[in-house]
Amino acid sequence: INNQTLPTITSLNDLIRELQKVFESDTVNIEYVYYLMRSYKSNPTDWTKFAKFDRYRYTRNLIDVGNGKYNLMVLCWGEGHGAGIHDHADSHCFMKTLHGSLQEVRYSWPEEVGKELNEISRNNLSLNDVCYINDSLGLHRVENPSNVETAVSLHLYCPPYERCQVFNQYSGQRSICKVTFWSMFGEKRKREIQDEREPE
Ligand SMILES: O=C(O)CCSS
Ligand SMILES: [Fe+2]
Repeated sequence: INNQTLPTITSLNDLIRELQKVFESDTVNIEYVYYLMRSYKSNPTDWTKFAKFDRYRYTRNLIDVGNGKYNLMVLCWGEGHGAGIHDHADSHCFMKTLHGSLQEVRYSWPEEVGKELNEISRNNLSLNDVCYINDSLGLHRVENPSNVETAVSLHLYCPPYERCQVFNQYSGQRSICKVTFWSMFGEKRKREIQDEREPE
């Protein structure tokens, strides 16, 4: 990417506009998407309207579907909330901290059934940090390590997916998990009565 054409991202709407442009073409430059996610500086005025918290677990709040090419969402983590070990359904995953901080622990894929997953790395995502993962890099779990502060993060999944696999750290056992949204486009969704299990 030659830097004279780099746009300056000054708001979440700018970021969404640039992402929609990038994803118009069939091949996506992951480096460039990473640059865009990095260059957005979190401004609560942009995302507070999407930031809905639940007392018991982190929430997923959809903000843009990139005409089918990606899902962009705001995740809200109460104190100590976390997403259990999961994969990313062969999609790209970008994650950016908008408030507070998150801890990510990466694991390699289970080699054999019944064996504990091996931890690969551990890192903290502080304000405006961006982390990228895809299945070839391994699995991860993400949590809000603070028990006094909430955390908010921006996630981009391309292509979008409805299900992923969740893993038991000690047995390597995996199961399919449907991911759902707490709210969409700022509107709280009527809670369907169904067993919604998400990576927790
Ligand atoms: O999408 C999810 O619920 C997992 C958040 S960590 S990428
Ligand atoms: Fe993830």
